[in-house]
Amino acid sequence: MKFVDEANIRVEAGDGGSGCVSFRREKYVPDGGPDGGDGGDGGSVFLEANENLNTLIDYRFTRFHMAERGSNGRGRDCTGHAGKDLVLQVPVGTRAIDIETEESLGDLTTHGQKLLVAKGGFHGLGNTRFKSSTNRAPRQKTLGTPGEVREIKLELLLLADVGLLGLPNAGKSTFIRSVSRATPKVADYPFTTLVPNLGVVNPRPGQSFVIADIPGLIEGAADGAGLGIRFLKHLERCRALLHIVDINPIDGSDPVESAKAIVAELEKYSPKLAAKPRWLVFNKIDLLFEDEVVEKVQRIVKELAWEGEVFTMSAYSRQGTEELSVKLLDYIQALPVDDDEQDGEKEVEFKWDNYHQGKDDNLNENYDDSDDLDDDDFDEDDYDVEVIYQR
Ligand SMILES: Nc1nc2c(ncn2[C@@H]2O[C@H](COP(=O)(O)OP(=O)(O)OP(=O)(O)O)[C@@H](O)[C@H]2O)c(=O)[nH]1
Ligand SMILES: [Mg+2]
Repeated sequence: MKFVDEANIRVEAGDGGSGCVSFRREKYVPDGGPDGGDGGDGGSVFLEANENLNTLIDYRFTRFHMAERGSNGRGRDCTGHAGKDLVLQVPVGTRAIDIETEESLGDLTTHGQKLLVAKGGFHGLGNTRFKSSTNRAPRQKTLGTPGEVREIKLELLLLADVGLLGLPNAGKSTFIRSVSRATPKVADYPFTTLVPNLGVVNPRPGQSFVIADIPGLIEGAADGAGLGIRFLKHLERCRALLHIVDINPIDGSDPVESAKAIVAELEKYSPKLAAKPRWLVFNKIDLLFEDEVVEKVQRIVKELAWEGEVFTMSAYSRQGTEELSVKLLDYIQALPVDDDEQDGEKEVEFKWDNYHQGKDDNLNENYDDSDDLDDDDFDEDDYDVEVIYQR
């Protein structure tokens, strides 16, 4: 299945049905009271996270999604049907962003979670609602309000605990192959990996974490070089990053310079991502003698002025990979549950949220009498309800 992690769609909620102006007419009841029903509410559009999906490709092909309109009210006090809601299935990890306002509507991070993205219109009121002691034959009604329309951007952010970062050919895919059952392609040319891969690492029975391998990053990626930095967004939800460095690059380039370049790109993309816990992992130690490794690692760490964790491994011969994955598991399990995902999230306001409030005070201001019934024979004095006025 093709991996697509971005799609722009348009969602349209249904309009509310309008109220109806009607009067009761029956044999022997020629001049009955008002009996126009209310309209039905318009259907809303929701997104629902579904763990069986892993791409947004369907939304590339179908861009418009509309919920049903509420039907109009009818005579004999019949209320119109509410429009059906539309529920769009999206992969877990999807984020919805309003394109116009650039505000985030929300993240769908657990299976079955639902998110309202366009609220249906509120129903109009029928003329029965306007009857009063002074107006026994109201010809007023209100129209349903329009459903919300939004252009939204869907963004799929993979949910992984650990993200891999590094130059092309550093051995990221080889590493994920050696510690999990994922089988991404490995080859000795840059940009072998074109889309992110996830692998489940199981260092101890019943205890696991998810690791994400993304395409390699090169200098200038923030300006579009190579595959750019668009895949970095998949690391946003990771709790730790592994910066994989090829200790013995075949092209003779200096690992210090390339490591610096990666960190610079990371900072350009997002200071928040750059501030995540990051471990330096030197790969391909099988190509050097042990004392050469120690010496080189010391030099690089010193030149980078790196003070964090340092590991060495050979993803190819699986030397040190087991140890690294156990350490990662312990580290992740010890981390307190991260709640900064919720930070800064505002309640998103939907258009008709407060529609009911204050409505009754000004019912009559809202009416529309453009299509009142044409009932010439209606005479208010003949109205068949006895009204007793208090003195
Ligand atoms: N000798 C040796 N070779 C390795 C090791 N790890 C990876 N390689 C080789 O390095 C090359 C690149 O490996 P990949 O795993 O495809 O590298 P990558 O970082 O995923 O590269 P991109 O997907 O292009 O970003 C392959 O030819 C691997 O066989 C290692 O530990 N030792
Ligand atoms: Mg790769």
